[in-house]
Amino acid sequence: MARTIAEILGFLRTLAPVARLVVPERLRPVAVRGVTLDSREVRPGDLFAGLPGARVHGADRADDAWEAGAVALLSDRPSPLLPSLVVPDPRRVLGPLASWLHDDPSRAVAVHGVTGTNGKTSTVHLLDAALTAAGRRTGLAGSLVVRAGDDERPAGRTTAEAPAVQAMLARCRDAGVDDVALEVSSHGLALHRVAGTRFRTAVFTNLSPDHLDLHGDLESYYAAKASLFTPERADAAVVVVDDEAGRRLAAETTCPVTTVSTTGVPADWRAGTIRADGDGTSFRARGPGVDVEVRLQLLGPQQVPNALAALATAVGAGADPAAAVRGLAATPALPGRLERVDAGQPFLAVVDFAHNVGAHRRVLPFLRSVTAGRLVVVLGATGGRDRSKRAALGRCVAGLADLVVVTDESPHDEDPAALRDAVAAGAREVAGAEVVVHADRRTAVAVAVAEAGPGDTVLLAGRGADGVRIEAGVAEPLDDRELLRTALRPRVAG
Ligand SMILES: CC(=O)N[C@H]1[C@@H](OP(=O)(O)OP(=O)(O)OC[C@H]2O[C@@H](n3ccc(=O)[nH]c3=O)[C@H](O)[C@@H]2O)O[C@H](CO)[C@@H](O)[C@@H]1O[C@H](C)C(=O)N[C@@H](C)C(=O)N[C@H](CCC(=O)O)C(=O)O
Ligand SMILES: Nc1ncnc2c1ncn2[C@@H]1O[C@H](COP(=O)(O)OP(=O)(O)OP(=O)(O)O)[C@@H](O)[C@H]1O
Repeated sequence: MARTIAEILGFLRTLAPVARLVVPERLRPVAVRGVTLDSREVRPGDLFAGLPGARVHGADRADDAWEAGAVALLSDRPSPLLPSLVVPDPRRVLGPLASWLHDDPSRAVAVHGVTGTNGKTSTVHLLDAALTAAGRRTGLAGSLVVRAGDDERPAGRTTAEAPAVQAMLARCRDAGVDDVALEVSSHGLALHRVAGTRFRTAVFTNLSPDHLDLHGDLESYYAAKASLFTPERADAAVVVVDDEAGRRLAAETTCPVTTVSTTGVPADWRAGTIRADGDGTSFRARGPGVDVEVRLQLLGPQQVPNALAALATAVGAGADPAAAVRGLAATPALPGRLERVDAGQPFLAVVDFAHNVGAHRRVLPFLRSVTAGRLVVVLGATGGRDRSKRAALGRCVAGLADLVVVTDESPHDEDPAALRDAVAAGAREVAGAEVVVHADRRTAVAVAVAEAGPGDTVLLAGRGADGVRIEAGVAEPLDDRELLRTALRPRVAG
């Protein structure tokens, strides 16, 4: 991908006419071989994008980038050390630039971007399975994994930074991939991580309060999601219209739109006769020219809109409906998404990534429906994220469970006690709620398991398959599935 600085300046001027090149005296610009936005990840020959952040301005790390071998800077200010491409908003141009440097991979593969508060990971995996069963070669990028053809890597976060997104799409193209299912978080949209990507389909699952620390209010959160659904970015839209935001988006988008409903709202694709139990989920899917029974291994009716949106997207992309349905049926339980942990105990034990009210409102009524006895939920809140949702989470869960065990999650730089207090205070607002607090997550899980008997359910919520807990800058391995399995052992032995 080697390009001269003059070529890059020419490209940047198509995006930002005021783009200029500032070359320190006695320096001669050399060709750029890659691009990164973190000085700690610079490789020799890279263009270093020094972006303004919440904590530091990347341009202030230009000396580290230079030492690591960067050959140029892209920023809103020049550096005395490096030939500098200066634009007013470097984050905004980074995606298109990275795409251009990789010869625009999203023009060569069909990218299906999935956004929404909940269900993105599930939907990209279902879509990937549907397309694969229909004979397509696929790539997938989401919270759990990043896979380009046979090249599979662990995911860093839901939506990677722009240079990584474009590099992944380029790997897909080079591996002969036809379709990529890409998770698009609202952070990804607001921070322009998928800018420069051409989407074949933009998929919307739902919207409920979350991430308001970044977006400020629900309207801005909606606007961030809706920004994907324009003809400038996407050829077509698939929108679940089960909630108000979906109905609004379907009405507002100027992309050709296919609607999906699981609640009886009129739509192009509809789900009926939904059955969900402890072994799986089934429903009847009706769409244009399609009327088919769908059986999922995945637990919970919240997977029905995800699966139907995946089916509508796959069929819209040319997949054979019957093959796509076989792919949905073959999708195994997803790590940390209502994942059963079975150690032989006489009750249902599950780990789920529910970490907002929208998710708990879907998942807890389902768990109640398969629970003859008591529903016990272990709950916490992650630090450094949306403060406004903590008490609401406690209130919501206490209203739907029989016993709430409040505990630590991943406090990051916050006081763990304050996080617990916020959740517990919300839970205790519910009249008659049974709420206990155990700071240590292992102890909390052990208490929940000790409380459970035949016919009960224990839900360990909030972290899903996340394998790392962070407190005060210190990371320790912590896997909720392991935690629950360990706590269940004595119950089985006993
Ligand atoms: C809140 C948020 O999203 N923050 C993002 C933001 O960080 P920031 O503004 O704090 O960055 P900063 O630390 O001030 O640094 C500014 C710039 O200097 C660079 N830098 C910094 C230090 C250094 O030594 N060298 C250097 O080059 C950084 O790479 C950055 O480009 O810009 C950084 C890159 O420019 C991102 O890495 C960072 O994401 C952080 C890691 C993050 O955790 N984000 C999460 C919340 C996130 O994106 N989550 C969504 C999913 C949410 C969900 O659905 O649950 C996701 O898509 O994963
Ligand atoms: N369609 C849905 N509606 C409401 N809740 C859902 C839906 N699908 C999944 N959930 C809930 O959201 C949790 C996260 O699911 P999933 O990982 O598929 O979503 P996500 O949008 O990728 O989340 P994140 O971006 O935070 O990783 C699940 O564990 C479940 O509790």
